[in-house]
Formats: sequence, C-alpha cells, structure tokens
Amino acid sequence: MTNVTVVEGDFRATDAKFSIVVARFNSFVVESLLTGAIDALVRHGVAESNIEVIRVPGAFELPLAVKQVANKRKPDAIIALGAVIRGGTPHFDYVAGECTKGVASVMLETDIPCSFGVLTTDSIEQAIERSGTKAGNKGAEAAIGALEMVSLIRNL
Ligand SMILES: Nc1c(NC[C@H](O)[C@H](O)[C@H](O)CO)[nH]c(=O)[nH]c1=O
Ligand SMILES: CC(=O)[C@@H](O)COP(=O)(O)O
Repeated sequence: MTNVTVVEGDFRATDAKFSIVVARFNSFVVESLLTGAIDALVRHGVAESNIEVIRVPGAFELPLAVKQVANKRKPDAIIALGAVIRGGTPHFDYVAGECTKGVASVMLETDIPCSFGVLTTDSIEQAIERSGTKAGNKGAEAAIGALEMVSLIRNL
C-alpha cells in the first residue's frame, strides 16, 4: 500500500464545537447516553465550553432540531441522542425510521457530521445494556465518531 493515498481522521480536533441534541423520551436511559457522550469528548480534550446540549421531546423531533442547530448554530459536529424502545404496536418502526432517515438527510444536506447515538431496541434491558452497562455506551461511541469525522473532513 506504499503508493496508495489514505485519508482518515484522528481524535485531535479538540478545538471543535459540538452540539448534542437529546430526546427526553426514555430519559432514564438517554441521560446516561448524554453523560457518556460528554465524558468521551472531555476525556479526548474537548473543553466543556465547546459543548452545548439541546433538548427535544422525543426521537421523532430530533431531525428538525438537528437541522435547525446545523443551520443556525453551525457547530463542527452534531450528536443526536435518544432511545426508541419497541412497544406492542408498529409505532416503533415509524419513530425510529423517521428519526434515522431525518438525521442522515440533515447530515448530507448541511455537510455537518451528525452522529447517531439513538438506541433502537426491542426491550428496556437492551437499552440499559447499551447506555453504560455491559454493552458499552452508544452515546460515547457517537461522540467519538463525531470527533473523528470533524478531523476527517478537515483532512479531505
Ligand atoms: N415511543 C418513543 C417516542 N415517542 C415519542 C415521539 O418521539 C414524539 O416525541 C411524539 O410522537 C410527539 O411527536 N420517542 C422516543 O424518543 N422513544 C420512544 O420509544
Ligand atoms: C417506540 C414506540 O413508539 C413505543 O414505545 C410505543 O409503544 P406501543 O407500540 O406499545 O404504543
């Protein structure tokens, strides 16, 4: 691979500004995602003063808020956090589907990396496991992904 150009990000874009958009629904899980996301950024050297938190009612509202944040506040990256937990009706599919598509389309429209720390689980247990217990913390993973994407975009 000696003649191949490889462009990638690292985790050193510590001057970057991050907006974390957080859904309040299932807050017992989502607050742990938020703690994990902030902790991951701060541990990598991001100042708390470069992190802001915006709250919305639920995951369905995340795309509009992410879009408004992208256009009005122009952070280097946005981290969307929420937890959609399957119930007994098809509601899960609509909320999770629109949330996923919406956040992804804002990222492509605005060129601002939007990382997806929204749990979409079949049970409360699965959500708890992914918000800081045995299966890690998806909020922290989303934050690290955002940090890398800021760096990658600067390097491209
Ligand atoms: N059931 C879940 C929701 N539902 C609420 C919607 O996101 C939305 O706030 C409401 O329909 C008003 O527009 N939200 C979650 O984040 N997680 C869920 O499991
Ligand atoms: C993800 C959902 O919308 C879900 O929590 C709703 O539950 P249900 O399908 O039992 O109304």
